Amino acid sequence: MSKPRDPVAGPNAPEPPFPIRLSGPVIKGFGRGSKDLGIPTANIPADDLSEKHPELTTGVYYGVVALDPKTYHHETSEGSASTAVVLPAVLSIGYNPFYKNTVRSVEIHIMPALTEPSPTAAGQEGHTKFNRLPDFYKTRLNLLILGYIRPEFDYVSLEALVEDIRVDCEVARESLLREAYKCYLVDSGKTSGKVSEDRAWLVSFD
Ligand SMILES: Cc1cc2nc3c(=O)[nH]c(=O)nc-3n(C[C@H](O)[C@H](O)[C@H](O)COP(=O)(O)O)c2cc1C
Ligand SMILES: Nc1ncnc2c1ncn2[C@@H]1O[C@H](COP(=O)(O)OP(=O)(O)O)[C@@H](O)[C@H]1O
Ligand SMILES: [Mg+2]
Repeated sequence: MSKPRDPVAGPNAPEPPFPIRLSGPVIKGFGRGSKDLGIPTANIPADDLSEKHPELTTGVYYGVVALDPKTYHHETSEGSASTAVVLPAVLSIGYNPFYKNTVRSVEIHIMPALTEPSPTAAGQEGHTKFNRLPDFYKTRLNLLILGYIRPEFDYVSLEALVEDIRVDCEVARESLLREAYKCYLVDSGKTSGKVSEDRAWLVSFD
């Protein structure tokens, strides 16, 4: 048996180099996320990553994302939102050692709002059903990376990879529920200068 993983990752408030801003149009990947794993990941270009963010090592991270509302209409209980909605996310940056990719990719799995029940909580019956939205290829995506979870690994089976990503979703959720992270998701009106600046950048798509 491998040892259980920590339920949260990183310090109680983001520390440098976080938050890190990434942005790009959602592009096609290898089509494995949904088909093989049942975990859709929005891929954004990784070409200028080493030049712009040499500090970003390969690995799994958590953060918050927004999609351009001009092309992605997010349905809320009040109807279709005209401003960008900020959602929690977990992402992988690297070569996917399980698939032995030769180019680096940035792949983001968008999770439901933290106020909704988690589809990836432990002890659910049957197969884990990861969050699925209507497709949004070509839509611009802004991402604030807030913390690091773990390195990328190779796995003995597809099931083992899926189970670790399920735990990543839970770790990301618990990590983002802390006050100094939650403020990036929920604008309480009390947020300080730098957090408000980062939030304003996150939802701007001019
Ligand atoms: C949170 C998260 C963690 C991941 N961790 C790993 C990993 O440790 N090893 C690995 O080979 N792939 C990892 N992946 C990448 C998946 O293998 C990848 O999403 C899948 O190959 C889909 O690729 P595609 O978008 O090109 O279809 C991770 C993905 C996510 C979203
Ligand atoms: N929760 C989600 N997180 C990320 N992408 C999602 C989600 N739900 C649906 N998608 C859609 O699924 C696509 C990714 O699916 P995936 O199987 O990984 O294909 P690809 O290999 O082309 O990246 C995204 O580009 C997006 O349009
Ligand atoms: Mg993908």
